[in-house]
Amino acid sequence: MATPPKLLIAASGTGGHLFPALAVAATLTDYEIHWLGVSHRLEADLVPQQYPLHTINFSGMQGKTPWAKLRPLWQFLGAFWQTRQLLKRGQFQGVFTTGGYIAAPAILAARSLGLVAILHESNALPGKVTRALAPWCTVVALGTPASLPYLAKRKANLRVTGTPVRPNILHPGPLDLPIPPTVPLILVMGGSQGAVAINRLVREAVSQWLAAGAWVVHLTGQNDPEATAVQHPHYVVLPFFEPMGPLLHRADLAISRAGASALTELTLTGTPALLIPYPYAAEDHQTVNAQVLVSAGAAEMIPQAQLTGDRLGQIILEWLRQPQKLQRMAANARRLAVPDSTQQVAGLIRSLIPPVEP
Ligand SMILES: CC(=O)N[C@H]1[C@@H](OP(=O)(O)OP(=O)(O)OC[C@H]2O[C@@H](n3ccc(=O)[nH]c3=O)[C@H](O)[C@@H]2O)O[C@H](CO)[C@@H](O)[C@@H]1O
Repeated sequence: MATPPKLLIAASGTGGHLFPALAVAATLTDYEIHWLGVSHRLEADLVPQQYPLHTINFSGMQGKTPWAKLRPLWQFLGAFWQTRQLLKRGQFQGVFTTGGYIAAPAILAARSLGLVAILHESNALPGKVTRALAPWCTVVALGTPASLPYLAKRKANLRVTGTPVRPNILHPGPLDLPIPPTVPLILVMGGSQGAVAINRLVREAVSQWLAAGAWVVHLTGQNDPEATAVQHPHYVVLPFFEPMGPLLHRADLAISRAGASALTELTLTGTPALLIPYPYAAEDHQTVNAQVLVSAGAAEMIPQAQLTGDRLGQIILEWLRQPQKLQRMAANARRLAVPDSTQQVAGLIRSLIPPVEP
C-alpha cells in the first residue's frame, strides 16, 4: 500500500493560531500529520492527543538593541536547523503554518529543502513574519481581502480563503449552559487567554445589565484572580468555554477583543459585537482587524482607553433597546462570512501536496 503524504503543521501559541490549523488538519485524514510547536504553549495541551508534537526552542526575534537580538538570532538558527533535520529525516513533503514566529524556521527550513510551504495569515494587518517571508512561500492564504494592500508589493502567490474555524462554529449543537431560551444574552470574551482589563470593566457594568433583565456569560480566561468577585444567578462566569458555536449563536451581542479567529467566528454566527482591541497587540493589529467589521457595519469599536465601566454599561443597555440595530449588524456580519474556508485552505494543500490515489 502507498504511504500517505507527510505534512508538518507549524502552529503555536494561542487559540488564534491553533484552532484554524486544527480545523484544516481534521479534514486531511489521508495525510500523515506531525506538529511543530514549543513546549510551554497551548499546543502542548491541544495537540499531543491527536498528532505527534515536535518542539523547538524559539520565542521570536524580540530585542530592541542589536546586542539583545543576538540571543534570539542564535535561537532562530538552532530552530531552523532542528526543523530542517526533522523535515529531511522524516521525509516530509511540505509545511503548513498559520504564521507567528514559529512560521519563520518552518518556512525557511522547508524552502531550503525545496519543499512546499503554505502560510495562512488570519490578521488583516499581516504579521512581520508573513510580510517578510510571503515571497518565499509556495502560496499565502489570507483570512481577509483587507490584507492584500499590505502584501501588494511582495512577489507572493496570494489567495483569499477566509479563516478556518472549528466545526462547532459552523454546525452548532444545543447550548450546554442553563440559560433560558428567550432572555437577552450578552457574551463577554477576551482572546483565548481572556482579557483582564475587559473583565474589570464588565464587573463594573454588569449590575446595570442584570437589572435590565439580561443574562451574561463572561469568559474570563484563566489568569484573573478577581474573576469570581461578582456573583449573581444570571451572571455565568467561566474561565474558558470550548463549544463557542452554540454560545455565539445564542448570544444577542458580544463584547470582544479583536483577534482574527474571534472576528471570523462573529461573522459566521452573525453575532453583533462591540470590539475592544487589545491595546498592546503587535503593531496594534487588532484595531486593523476590528476596522474590517466596523466598516462593513457588522460591529462597533471602542479603544480600551476611552472606556469606563459605566460607559460600557450604558452603551450595551442602549444596544439592547435597539433590536433592529442588532439585526442589521448581524446581517452585515454574515455578509463577511466565508463558511468554506477550511475546505479552501485544505484544497490548496491537496493541490500542492497531492494525496495518494486509492
Ligand atoms: C493578544 C493577541 O495578540 N492575540 C492574537 C492571537 O490570538 P488569540 O488567540 O488571542 O485571539 P483570537 O481571537 O484569534 O482567537 C481566540 C480563539 O479562542 C476561542 N475561545 C476564546 C475564549 C473561550 O473561552 N473559548 C474559546 O474557544 C475563540 O472562540 C477563538 O477561536 O493570534 C491571533 C491570530 O494571529 C491574533 O489575531 C490575535 O490578535
